[in-house]
Amino acid sequence: MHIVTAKEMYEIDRFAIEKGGIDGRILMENAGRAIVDQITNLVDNTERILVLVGSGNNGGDGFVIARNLLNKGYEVIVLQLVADEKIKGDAAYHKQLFINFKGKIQLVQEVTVVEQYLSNADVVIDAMLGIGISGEVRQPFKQVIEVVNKLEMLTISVDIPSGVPADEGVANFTAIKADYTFVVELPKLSLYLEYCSPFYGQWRLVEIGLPHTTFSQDNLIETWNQKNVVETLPKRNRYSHKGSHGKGLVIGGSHTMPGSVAMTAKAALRSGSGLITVGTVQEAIPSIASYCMEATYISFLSNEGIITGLPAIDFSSYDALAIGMGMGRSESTASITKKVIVDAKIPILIDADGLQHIKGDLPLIKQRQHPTVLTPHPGEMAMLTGYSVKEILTSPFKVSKQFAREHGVYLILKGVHTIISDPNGRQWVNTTGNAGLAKGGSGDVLSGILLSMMMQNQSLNDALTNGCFIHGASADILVSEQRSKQDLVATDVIDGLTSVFRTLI
Ligand SMILES: NC(=O)C1=CN([C@@H]2O[C@H](COP(=O)(O)OP(=O)(O)OC[C@H]3O[C@@H](n4cnc5c(N)ncnc54)[C@H](OP(=O)(O)O)[C@@H]3O)[C@@H](O)[C@H]2O)[C@H](O)CC1
Ligand SMILES: [K+]
Repeated sequence: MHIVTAKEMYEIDRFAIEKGGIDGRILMENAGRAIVDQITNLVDNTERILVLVGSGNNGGDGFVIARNLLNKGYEVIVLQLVADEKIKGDAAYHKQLFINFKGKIQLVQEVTVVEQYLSNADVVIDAMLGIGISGEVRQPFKQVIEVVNKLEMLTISVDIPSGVPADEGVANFTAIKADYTFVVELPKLSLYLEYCSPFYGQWRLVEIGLPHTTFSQDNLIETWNQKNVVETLPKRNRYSHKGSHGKGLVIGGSHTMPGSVAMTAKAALRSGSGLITVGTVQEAIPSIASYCMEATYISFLSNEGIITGLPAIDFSSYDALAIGMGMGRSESTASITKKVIVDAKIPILIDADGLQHIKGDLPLIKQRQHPTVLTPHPGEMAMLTGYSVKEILTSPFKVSKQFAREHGVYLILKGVHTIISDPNGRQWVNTTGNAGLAKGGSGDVLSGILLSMMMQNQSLNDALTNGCFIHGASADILVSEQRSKQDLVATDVIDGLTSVFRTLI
């Protein structure tokens, strides 16, 4: 599903009205009614409802909601926080309908009075500001937002919690902390920003009759969900053999970090790879092999447990390779990483210490004729780009798209909402995963799943989005059935792959 910026949402809206011929007042009615259907599942009609409305169409939705709740027997009061003349167009039309239906509207701008009304209500519907907000929230909204948040009553936001920007790029704002948000038609970008999404509380989309088209050539961002995976994940052919599902190479590990490559290799095998070879230091091989008996091993030259030399490897005999996990950050591992990037004429995934090593040599990656996949977390992304972590988290879509285009890479920016960007600037947001994944080893497991997907005869975009989905889905299934976010560890996520593939295939 397409994720929209405010500008794109307005374009879709304008298209529906101007070209499609639908009246904006009908869209507003549809929005309000769809949200009332949701509210009636949450609130029973003995509860007193206060609807806070502002000057724009978000407030217009608020009038429709108030009228439809009134019709259903709820006790409803609308607090209008702006002067009468500010309410225009479709919103004014629906305000008049609410009045015609004997609805009660109080024009209030002093926060103390708003507080009195709030203390006599059970539920607040927030229809103050929608996607039309620009700049810092002005008064009286700022104070009203603070009071609503302080009271901690059931708060339901219309389209977007008032004050939350629709788009990325705004780090500091005052906004309603909603318990529920009913998002009009399409998800807004801020739903997938980790500093904005908590404000939405639980959220759901409501359909109002707009087409799901996009007019943007430059901002193609989509969610990737189970339906997409089921449609694109290759089915295993009965007549296939181990060579048909990819022969992958994993380079990394050290005496003190053998687990990383062990988990990458095991995850790759559990995700369908035909053959996996691990290239690592001699002393780590016995422990890795005892965990991952299905892999084969190449012993690399080492000193004090760190890889120091690359043996002669015919990279062309592999379908893809992953490098960097648990490798350490010595001069020798840096030069080996660069040599592999230049010599291996196959798709490469670079993670962890490998990312540190390429920082000064990004042109080498751009020169590659074969795909390169980078999998940084925000800290590594900051290291690669020179932006601060805060800047990256404030504009993760923009920063990743820019980087992927500039360096010709597939970029997976890991996080609560992992963003996958391709070299053309297309982007997807993964929809699975939970806080249980915020543990050491998660990234190594993801690298293994991605390596496997990269070899499974699907487009690289599908491979990477599917890999991220599967990784998060494993954690989700485990947390819902047998583990908790507390005790989930990376190797569980490998074991959980069984449940994911059993439900997907
Ligand atoms: N197709 C759709 O998506 C539909 C959406 N609907 C709803 O409409 C809103 C968007 O409506 P819009 O009128 O464009 O915007 P807002 O409701 O957010 O209000 C904008 C007005 O708010 C004032 N404003 C702007 N910035 C600030 C600020 N920082 N502080 C305070 N006030 C602010 C400003 O008015 P002024 O007169 O005070 O300047 C803006 O004009 C969308 O979110 C949906 O809920 C439709 O109902 C159905 C179709
Ligand atoms: K709102």
